[in-house]
Amino acid sequence: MTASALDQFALRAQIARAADFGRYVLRNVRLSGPVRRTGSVGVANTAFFLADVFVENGRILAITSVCSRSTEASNPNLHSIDSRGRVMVPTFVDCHTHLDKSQILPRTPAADGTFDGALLVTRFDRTANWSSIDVSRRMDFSLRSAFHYGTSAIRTHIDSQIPQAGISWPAFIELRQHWRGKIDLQASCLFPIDMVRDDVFLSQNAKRVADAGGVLGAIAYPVPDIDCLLDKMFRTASYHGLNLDFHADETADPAADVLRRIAETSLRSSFPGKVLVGHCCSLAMQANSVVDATLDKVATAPVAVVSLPTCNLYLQDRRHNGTTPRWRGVTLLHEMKRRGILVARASDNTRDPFNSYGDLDMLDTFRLGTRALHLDHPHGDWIRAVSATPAEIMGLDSHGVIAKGQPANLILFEGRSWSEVLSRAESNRIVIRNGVPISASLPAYPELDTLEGLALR
Ligand SMILES: O=c1cc[nH]c(=O)[nH]1
Repeated sequence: MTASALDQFALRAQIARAADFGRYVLRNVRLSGPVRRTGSVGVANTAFFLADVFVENGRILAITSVCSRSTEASNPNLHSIDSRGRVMVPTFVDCHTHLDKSQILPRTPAADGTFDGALLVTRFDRTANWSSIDVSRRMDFSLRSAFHYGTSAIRTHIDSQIPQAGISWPAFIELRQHWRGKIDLQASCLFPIDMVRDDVFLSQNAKRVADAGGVLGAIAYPVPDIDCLLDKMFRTASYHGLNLDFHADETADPAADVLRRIAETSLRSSFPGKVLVGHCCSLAMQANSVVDATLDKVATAPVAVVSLPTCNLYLQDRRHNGTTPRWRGVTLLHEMKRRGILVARASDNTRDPFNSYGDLDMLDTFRLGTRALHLDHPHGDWIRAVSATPAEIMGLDSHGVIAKGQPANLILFEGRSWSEVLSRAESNRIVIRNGVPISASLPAYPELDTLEGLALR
């Protein structure tokens, strides 16, 4: 164990003791402007500053800059803990995951790291193995990881073909209840957009989603009647008062232009809800003029975008001829953000045929995204892409910022700068929920061995 890990354990114990008294101050935490505010943040406000964070009965009572330290911070009756300049961020918000697929990798040896291969082998596994117990146990396993790492809200897609929808949605609803107060859960249905041609299928799914307080979603790609199918999705969402969430353009084919079509449909229909689109990989393969025209429409619609770097790096440009991938697969976040488009980053698939790796750790996603997309020099306010922005996209007021009156849902890293935070695993980060450090450990993989086909041989 490193000296800094020992230090971190001692700090956690101090905070836990102080939390027992209901009121304490964490002194000298390093905050950045973007984690404090709602709304857009000017470049000048992105720097770190040292602050004292006062916590009372699980909520943030006040935040004061060390430069204007109040006499209250030295009140001898207040439990005061010196964080010695560690970086603090709000708990993470993960707005695009596939909990229902997570952990199935050992059952899918035919997966070959391609998108088409993943679709095929997942379909076989779903049909053969996705009972209620199988889906619940795998989802719960992944949620325990996410909670451990400091995530407080998640949206998951749920494969909603018949009869799977009737199995997975009730399992999700039960888990959502079980996890209430720890992780706020949302779900979006998922099926290939061709299936929307069947009116009965669409209206059954929309009703199920509406009853469950979920989001209407589909995987959209350029079939000949795509505009008509998108119109149907938007009309149905309007009718049921639902938000929309699409997978789109998860391909290197520059002809894939569904992001633009989604924005056009939104504008055409004056859609009143929120629209989120994931992936949008093909944008990076298109001519600048095409990109500009698309992104102008996306900004006007407005449509939010979530980038999934872990999955895109894994699936895109996969070659089976012994050659190396030549492009990154990720979408154009800089260009989007410049136009004021809401952009988030999320975990996506974890240990399934769409991505062999991952453990729902949003720090890992933040780190990989920073490197793959050059979201540094400066780091600016990109931390919002895993906190405030996905919270806004998901309509969650009490997540994603560190602000007076908010629940004290915080992560205290060992690192004192973005470079320090992003250079190590930060496996000893202190996750504070409602003012109290959690002690939940990661679930152990052998737990999964008791599920059909998941035992390692
Ligand atoms: O990336 C993707 C696309 C479709 N389905 C998934 O689970 N992941």
